[in-house]
Amino acid sequence: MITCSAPGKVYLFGEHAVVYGESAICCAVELRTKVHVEKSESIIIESTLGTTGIDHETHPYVSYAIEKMQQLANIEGVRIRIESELPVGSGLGSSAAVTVATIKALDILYECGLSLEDIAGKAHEIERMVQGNASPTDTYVSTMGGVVMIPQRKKLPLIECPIVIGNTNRFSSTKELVGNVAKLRSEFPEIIEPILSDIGQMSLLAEKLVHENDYETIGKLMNVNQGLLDAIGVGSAELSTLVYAARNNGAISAKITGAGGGGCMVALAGKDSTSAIANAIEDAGGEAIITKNTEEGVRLESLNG
Ligand SMILES: Nc1ncnc2c1ncn2[C@@H]1O[C@H](COP(=O)(O)OP(=O)(O)O)[C@@H](O)[C@H]1O
Ligand SMILES: C[C@@](O)(CCOP(=O)(O)O)CC(=O)O
Ligand SMILES: [Mg+2]
Repeated sequence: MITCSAPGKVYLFGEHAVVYGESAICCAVELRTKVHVEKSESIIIESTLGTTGIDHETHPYVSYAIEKMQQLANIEGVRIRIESELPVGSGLGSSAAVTVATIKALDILYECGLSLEDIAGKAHEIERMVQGNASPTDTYVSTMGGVVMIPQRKKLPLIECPIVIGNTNRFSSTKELVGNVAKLRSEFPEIIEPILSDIGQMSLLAEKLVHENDYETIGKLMNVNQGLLDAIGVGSAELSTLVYAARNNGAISAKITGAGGGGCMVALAGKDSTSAIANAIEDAGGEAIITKNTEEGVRLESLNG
């Protein structure tokens, strides 16, 4: 049995705007999805969402990953078991992590010899198929790890301050939120396109600030980015409550991460403020997760279980 894992991510800048080619900065975080694969009589996919065969309703990402790998290998029967530390439909890139880890595990089991670039590319095609429109960000960062600038595919230094995530525990579908933004953009292109472009400009400004470890200025810009995410309609009362709970308790910055609607916000923690921020998020009704960014992308965990 082969086990591979891939990380989730948080966006410092640029979700949604990156779908339209603007720049984004995204960090892999130490929360991973593990995928175990072994040859079997038929195709079986097991996760907290259920046990199915190829099933584009219950397991769209994993089903498309199997079908994509069937173009390279003779995959007749395989059992795939998924375990994840990432809340599903939460803005932490659970869809990318499960897709990337599945492709890598099947790549090893069937000796396909894919490169990391191949894995990221195939996983991006799958996110596009399921979401309708998807940037390469989540799949790239989950494959490569680290702090990544997209679409430049440039690695930046790791962020040296603690990251606190606040989960509203409200499921949100990336496909739906990306669709809502597309609709708003086509209704008001002259208003929405400049907002998306401003978000991209913030990522470009922040690139230099990440190199300089200037988290105070990065934080100011992240808070502006939060305002613009609200402007394009991906905020919610629960997310705003957690954002202000974090900011009022020592966070340098706090904003939505990922698709929004529900799901998670992310805060950069100021000096010694990590537990105060986490407590404030919990008191405000959210679930706090203290984490760090990581250079580790997709990896083989074990060749025997
Ligand atoms: N542990 C998992 N097992 C099976 N499928 C998963 C798992 N995690 C995520 N997925 C798939 O990803 C979808 C959520 O992806 P998405 O809407 O992009 O949200 P996010 O990537 O922000 O968590 C789920 O509906 C499911 O299809
Ligand atoms: C909204 C978006 O920018 C990020 C979505 O991230 P997540 O699936 O919510 O983790 C979409 C994309 O980049 O494909
Ligand atoms: Mg996703």
